[in-house]
Amino acid sequence: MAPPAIIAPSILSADFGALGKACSDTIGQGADWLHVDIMDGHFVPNMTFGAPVVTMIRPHVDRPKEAFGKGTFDCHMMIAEPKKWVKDFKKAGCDLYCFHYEAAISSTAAETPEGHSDQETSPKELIKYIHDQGLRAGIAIKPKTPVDVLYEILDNPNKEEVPDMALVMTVEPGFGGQKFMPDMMPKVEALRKRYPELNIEVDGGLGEKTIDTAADAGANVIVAGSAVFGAKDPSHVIKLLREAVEKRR
Ligand SMILES: O=C(CO)[C@@H](O)[C@H](O)COP(=O)(O)O
Repeated sequence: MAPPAIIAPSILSADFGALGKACSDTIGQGADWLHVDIMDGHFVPNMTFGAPVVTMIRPHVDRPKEAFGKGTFDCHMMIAEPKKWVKDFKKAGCDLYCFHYEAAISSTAAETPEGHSDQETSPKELIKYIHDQGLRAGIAIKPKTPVDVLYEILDNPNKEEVPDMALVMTVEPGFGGQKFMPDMMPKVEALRKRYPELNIEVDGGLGEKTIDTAADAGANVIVAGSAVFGAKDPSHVIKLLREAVEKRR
């Protein structure tokens, strides 16, 4: 059976002037996780914030009592140097560190004949490094990246090098409020078929009109920014997203 529904509002659409309160309110309205979008202006054409802001908002939400429990800070690292920030985000209160496959392979490509610098690492090495810091690891793919790049990573018999979650982007990363890309659903379907128990996250354009498509494909971790933070009744939207996923389990 597919894993349970997890609803993770993206705080990118929250009021940044009152972020701590927005985080605690959203958890109170029924969210499981908070999806924390970290953008560096290099990997994506937009910037948000770094570890100091995560440190400030963490006390507004109780730490999860178990892995993937309520209050998980799901940090989506849209950054060019994913290894560099693992320790800072661990210290700030991140629970799940989700890096982009594309960022990890471009740092591997920069490998020199002298060997790896501290920032050069393959996806599997980075996953192990994240696990070694006591964090859960996620791996994300952009819309143009084929899903089969994940198979070798997910099929690895060494569990320390295997991610705890795969994120299939359903918009080009960088901005909230974009249109959901239904043509990403074959990636989700392929992952669900091959890995029935994997946490599969979808992110971008999710809401009342698109959730059925994502849930039918097999996604169980649902990120929604504008649909939740722009709603008159966020609790209702969170409930609706959860029910759509649960109905298909
Ligand atoms: O990572 C991103 C954008 O890069 C997302 O997390 C968005 O913030 C989701 O926003 P909506 O599409 O739900 O408004």
